[in-house]
Amino acid sequence: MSAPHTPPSAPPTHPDASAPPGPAAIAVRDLVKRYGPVTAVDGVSFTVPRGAVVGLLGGNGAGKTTTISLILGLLLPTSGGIEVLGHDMLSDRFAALPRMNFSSPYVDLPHRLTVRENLTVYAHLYGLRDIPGRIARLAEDLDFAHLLKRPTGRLSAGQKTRVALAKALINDPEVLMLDEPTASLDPDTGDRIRGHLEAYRARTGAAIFLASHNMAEVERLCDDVLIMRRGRVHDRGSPAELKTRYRRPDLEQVFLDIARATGGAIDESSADQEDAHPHPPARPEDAR
Ligand SMILES: Nc1ncnc2c1ncn2[C@@H]1O[C@H](COP(=O)(O)OP(=O)(O)OP(=O)(O)O)[C@@H](O)[C@H]1O
Repeated sequence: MSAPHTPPSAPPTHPDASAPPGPAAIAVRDLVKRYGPVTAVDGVSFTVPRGAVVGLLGGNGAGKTTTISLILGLLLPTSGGIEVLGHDMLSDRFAALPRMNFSSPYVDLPHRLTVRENLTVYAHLYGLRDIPGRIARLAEDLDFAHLLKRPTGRLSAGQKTRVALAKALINDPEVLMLDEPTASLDPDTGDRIRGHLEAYRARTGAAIFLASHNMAEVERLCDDVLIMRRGRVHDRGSPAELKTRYRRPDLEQVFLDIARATGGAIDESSADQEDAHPHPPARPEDAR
């Protein structure tokens, strides 16, 4: 296995001087996940300061979902360390889990339960009080009060996404992990959900770790962005820093520069590709 790969122009970590004292929301060190010959995550290290919104970008198969699943403890790493709010997720995850939550299009809520039943089950799992009030507020905020009595399996993709987000917010998590939070939402609903996430962060000071293919969303929400390629962190910086570094007007162009500089191979994990790891471009003119 080759060493973790961070270009010289990108800071290896981004501790935020304005972050509240105490352990980072998420601290990942030399994380590796192999599936047989496929190295899905290949020596990734980063921190998410408390209160920060950090985006995770990368092409299909770059390792984003695997990284999120490892942090959540849904997958065991091949090697490396993960701490959430100072708790080791391999030995002490039950100390962290009540303070975190997630939504992912790959994890369905039970289909036969109604939306209200599903949210009630999760609220009980977290030992919450005033469950009806909590569900009513989330349903109002995320605009699904009219769906509370419906079986969850009969919702549209966009409706399921909003309910999954409500499940992710039910315990007011300090660390919120979101995999494609607005992927199936229409532009109006997506915009309102992004506004809701901004308001949630402002109200609670939660850290949000967000994987997305929506560059405008990442630019709007994120203080800092990690760009993954073939299981590694290829570059990192605030949206403004990345745009300056690549001399591009928006993140979409930055992403395309990286993809095209690497022969369109920003995607895919590092299996059988050790000979195809050109040094990433520090500047856009190197990329063309
Ligand atoms: N269970 C598995 N068994 C074998 N390989 C897997 C498994 N899950 C993921 N992979 C591989 O690991 C790599 C990373 O996959 P991952 O789902 O993390 O990518 P991603 O960045 O989330 O992609 P996408 O944007 O398409 O969702 C891919 O090459 C994928 O094929």
